[in-house]
Amino acid sequence: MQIVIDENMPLVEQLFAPFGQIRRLPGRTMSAEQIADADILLVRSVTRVDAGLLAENRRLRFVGTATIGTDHIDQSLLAERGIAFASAPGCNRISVGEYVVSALLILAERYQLSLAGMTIGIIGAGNTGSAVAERAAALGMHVCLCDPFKAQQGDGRDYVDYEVALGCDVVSFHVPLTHDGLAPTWHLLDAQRIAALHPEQILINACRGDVWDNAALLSRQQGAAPLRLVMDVWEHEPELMSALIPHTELATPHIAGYSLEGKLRGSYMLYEAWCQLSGQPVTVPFSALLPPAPLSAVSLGTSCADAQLKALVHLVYDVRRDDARFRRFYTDAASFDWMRKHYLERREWSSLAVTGPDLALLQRLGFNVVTP
Ligand SMILES: NC(=O)C1=CN([C@@H]2O[C@H](COP(=O)(O)OP(=O)(O)OC[C@H]3O[C@@H](n4cnc5c(N)ncnc54)[C@H](O)[C@@H]3O)[C@@H](O)[C@H]2O)C=CC1
Ligand SMILES: O=C(O)C(=O)[C@H](O)COP(=O)(O)O
Repeated sequence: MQIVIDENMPLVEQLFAPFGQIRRLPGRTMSAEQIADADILLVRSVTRVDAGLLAENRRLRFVGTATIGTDHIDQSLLAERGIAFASAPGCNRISVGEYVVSALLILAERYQLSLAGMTIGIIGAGNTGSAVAERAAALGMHVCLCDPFKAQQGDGRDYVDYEVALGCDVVSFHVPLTHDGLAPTWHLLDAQRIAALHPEQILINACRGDVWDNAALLSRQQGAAPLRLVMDVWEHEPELMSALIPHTELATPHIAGYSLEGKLRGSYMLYEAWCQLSGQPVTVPFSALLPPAPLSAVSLGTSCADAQLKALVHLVYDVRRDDARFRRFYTDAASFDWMRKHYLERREWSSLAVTGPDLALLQRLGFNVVTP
């Protein structure tokens, strides 16, 4: 069997080598000729899997995307052609949650804000939105969830309307990119709403760039009352409206979900899906993939105060690291992809074992709290 895999999926040989010959390709430029003989195709979000890409292939059995988002996949076409499909729902939800918390701690320090008691509107209360909500609540923030679909299903949580969520001190977006249906998300944050926002509001986009109207945002930022923006995703990636970058508080190249654990979970979920489809046993445990973390244990002498919390969070991952690299190295589309391909290793908080008294907050945030 021929297995074509995006070159940015780490350690995937350990999972798929037993099933056939692996060929690695750059995801952004994958072509119909290159995948003509593939039986299995494993991609990330930069490969559009559509009629054009599949035009010369008559043998594909399985397409997997090691991502949460699926807007790059023509799933109807795959179904029509009898090609099995799997994505990786929730794989990097923790990574996105930790990115947002790191960003909030940075802005709280920058503007002398106390997060406890502030309101946060979460637009899209699925895997990543819920990961943010749980962590924000642990920090004492008042969480307002906005998700018309979940509100309709009734899952026991309280929901607010979009306009109410947009009035919160912080508004964090976690929706899929959709162009139709009951509540399409393309330009969900449009020119009119951007104009109505309050200058001290913090706006975070760690879902898809096209959910915000970037041109309207730029004109707001160039005016007298700019917003506090945290942008991980950009309209028309990898061709960004680069004039926006200096007007952001934090800017990163679509890496909110790029913890090593998040990436590996994505690949592993595809491995499990393929094993199930092909009737083969899952023989590699997830734990066999994870290397030891560079920093794996700390011991606190006293209970965890605000300053220690911030230090511990940023000991493991600090968004400023990626923001600094982005501002320094972003020049064009190629540099955007280069930074993503050569992303510095980043671990999740669970990789750090913390001992000490009174660590309930760290536990709620997802650190590996060890009772002595
Ligand atoms: N920046 C990054 O690295 C990452 C970005 N993402 C993006 O984030 C998106 C969300 O991820 P998950 O939370 O895991 O997806 P999910 O499918 O678990 O949750 C999305 C939620 O958004 C809701 N929703 C849909 N339209 C809405 C609307 N108009 N208003 C409010 N809510 C709406 C849905 O009902 C659903 O509950 C993904 O589709 C992906 O595009 C995901 C992971 C990493
Ligand atoms: O999971 C998603 O959805 C994401 O946005 C990914 O984290 C993006 O990573 P790439 O697929 O573009 O490497």
